[in-house]
Amino acid sequence: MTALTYHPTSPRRRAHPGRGDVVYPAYWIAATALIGAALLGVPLGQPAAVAGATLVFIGGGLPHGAYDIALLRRSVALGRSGMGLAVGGYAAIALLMVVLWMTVPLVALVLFLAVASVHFGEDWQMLEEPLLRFAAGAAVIAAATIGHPAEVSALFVAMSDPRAAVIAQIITAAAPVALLVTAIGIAAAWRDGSRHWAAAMALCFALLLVLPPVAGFALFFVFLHSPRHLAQTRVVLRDMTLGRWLGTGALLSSLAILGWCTVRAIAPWRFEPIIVAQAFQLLASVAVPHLMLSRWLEGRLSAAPSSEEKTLTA
Ligand SMILES: CC1=C(/C=C/C(C)=C/C=C/C(C)=C/C=C/C=C(C)/C=C/C=C(C)/C=C/C2=C(C)CCCC2(C)C)C(C)(C)CCC1
Ligand SMILES: [Fe+2]
Repeated sequence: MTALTYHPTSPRRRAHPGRGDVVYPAYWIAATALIGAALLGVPLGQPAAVAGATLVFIGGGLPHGAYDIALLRRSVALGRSGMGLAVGGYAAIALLMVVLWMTVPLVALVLFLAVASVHFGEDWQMLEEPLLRFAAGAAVIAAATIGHPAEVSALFVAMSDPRAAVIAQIITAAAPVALLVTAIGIAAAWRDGSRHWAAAMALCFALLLVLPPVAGFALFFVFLHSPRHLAQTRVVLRDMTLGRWLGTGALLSSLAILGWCTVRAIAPWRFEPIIVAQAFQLLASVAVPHLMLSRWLEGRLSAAPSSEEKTLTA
C-alpha cells in the first residue's frame, strides 16, 4: 500500500500524481485465494458460497459508512439539535430508499445502480475527467453483468420485478463501452503513478468477469472500496481511540441491519426477496445518504483546502 501523503502538483491539475493509490496486501491475498478456489473447482456460485460472500460484503463493507456522521461533525460544528438533525436526516433518506424498494422497486434499482456508479467512480480520484470516473464506477457493474448475464439478471429481478431483466440487458449492451473507457482510465491511472490501484482494479475487473458476481463484488467492495474509505476516514478521526473506532463501526452497522430487519418485519412487502437480494437492497438504502454526504464533504474540502485535506485526499 502507498502511504497516505499529499503530493503537491500544478494548481491547474485536479488530480495529483499517485493520488488514491491505496491498496492493502489483504486485497492481493483475498484475490489469490479466490483464484485458487476457482482453479480448484470450488463452486463459488452455489447457494452456500453466495451466502458466504453475502456475509463478507455486509460484515466487511457496511462499517465503512458508519463513520459518516463522525466525519460530518469534524467538518461542521454541530450542537445537540444539529446532531439529531444530521442523524435523523441520514436515517430518513435511507428509510425513503427502503420505501422505494417497497413501492417502486424498479425505480429503486435504477437509482441504486446510478448512485453506485457515481460512488464507485469517486474511488478514481486520479482521473480528472468526471465521465471517465463515472465509467470506471459503472464498470464494476458492467463487468459482473457481461460476465454472468443470467445470474445478474436473476438477482436484479429478485431485488425488484421481472422487468429488471431489461436493465441487465441494457447494461450488457453498454458494458463494452464502459469497460473500454475504463481501460483508458486504468492506463491513465498507471501513467500518473497510481500503479497499485491500476493493477488491483485491472485484476478485479478480470475477476468480476470470470467469477460468480457476488464473489467478485465482495472482493471489490470489501478489499478495495471500503479500505480506501476507512483509511481516509481514520486519518481524519485519528484521535478516536481504537475501542471507540471499532465500537462505532460495529454499533452503526448493526443498527443499519436491525433497522432493515425491523422495517421488513412490520411493513407490508409485496414480495419476499432472497437474502442476497435483501443484502443488496440494504446496501442501496444506506448508499444514498452515504453518497450524498461524501459528495457534500468533498465539496466543502475542495472549496476550503486545509492541511487536513492534504492527507484526507491522498
Ligand atoms: C451513520 C448512520 C447510520 C449507519 C450508516 C451506515 C452503516 C452506512 C453504510 C453505508 C454503506 C456501506 C454504503 C454502501 C454503498 C454500496 C454500494 C453503492 C453498492 C453497490 C452495489 C452494486 C451496484 C451491486 C451490483 C450487483 C448486483 C446487485 C448483483 C450482482 C452483480 C452486481 C455486483 C453488478 C444509521 C443508518 C444506522 C443511522 C443514522 C446514522
Ligand atoms: Fe462507499
